[in-house]
Amino acid sequence: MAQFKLYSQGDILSLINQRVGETKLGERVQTVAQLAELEFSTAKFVLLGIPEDIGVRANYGLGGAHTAWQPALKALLNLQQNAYLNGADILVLGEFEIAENHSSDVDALRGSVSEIDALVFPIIQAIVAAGKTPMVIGGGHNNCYPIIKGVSLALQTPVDVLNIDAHADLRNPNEGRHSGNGFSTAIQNGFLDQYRILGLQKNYITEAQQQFISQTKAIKAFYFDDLLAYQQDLQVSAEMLLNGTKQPLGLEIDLDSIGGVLASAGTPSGFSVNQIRQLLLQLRKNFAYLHISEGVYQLSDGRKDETIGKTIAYLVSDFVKSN
Ligand SMILES: N=CN[C@@H](CCC(=O)O)C(=O)O
Repeated sequence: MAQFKLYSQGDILSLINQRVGETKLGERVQTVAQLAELEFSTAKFVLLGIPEDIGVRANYGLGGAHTAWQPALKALLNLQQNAYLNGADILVLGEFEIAENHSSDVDALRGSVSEIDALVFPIIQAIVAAGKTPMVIGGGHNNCYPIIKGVSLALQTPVDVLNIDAHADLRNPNEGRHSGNGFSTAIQNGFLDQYRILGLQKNYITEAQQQFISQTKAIKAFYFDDLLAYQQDLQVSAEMLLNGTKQPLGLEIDLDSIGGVLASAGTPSGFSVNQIRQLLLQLRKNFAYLHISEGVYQLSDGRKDETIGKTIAYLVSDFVKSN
């Protein structure tokens, strides 16, 4: 159904607009010809894409999450190589080649998501076992599950996660895999321990999820509505929310938490890109991985976000600079 495509230097150079007298990040990033070479690379970070929207459509959402990876990669590779950001710190591994499933049958789509889970976790496990920090660009938020699983298996311990998200993604894990139950599935299978949600929106939390959160000691949420109501400082709120967490700690950014960014469940009211950039630059938690999900260049209804690539590239570059 799908395979992983390792990128060559040639694949990467074809995405760079080179200029005489300057060096783009993509001219310095590393690649490997096989996964086994990962452990010998000097790069700390390993970048990969999961261009799929099957998980979102399996959760009754609008398609298009498969369109963010290429513009994000291109924008990142065309940043300047300089004293602030060194391409050699990043190894661009490649992308999953996932055939589109055009079915509108939710059960069939959920079956495909389970197949994607099975493909993703071993690659993440190999990256982490090689001592590297995965940076994953999705794709639907369903992929948090195989990422958490891969990190957890590599490190042989459950993972803690900070999820910046308007939604809890704690829907019933027994109804079939989709973008709304990645964290509940990870908890159910023992791969996720402490779960923290920053920017959860009261308009989107179901009664059942709200009760589950209040009854579960390992889950805590900081509501976006409370940041607005009490004019709370975002960094202070994030630090408070992270009380009780430990390493390994993963970082998830669902782009539907940011106002005006195109996503299946995009919102006009959420964090700003600069608030999240500031948080990334301030937090310095030595995160075990980064996963940026749900961004869209073109939605299935035709809407486009011409700046999605830059939005994601800035977040990735901030993560590299501060992690
Ligand atoms: N990853 C997003 N999950 C949300 C989607 C909400 C929506 O499509 O409106 C959720 O299941 O709640």
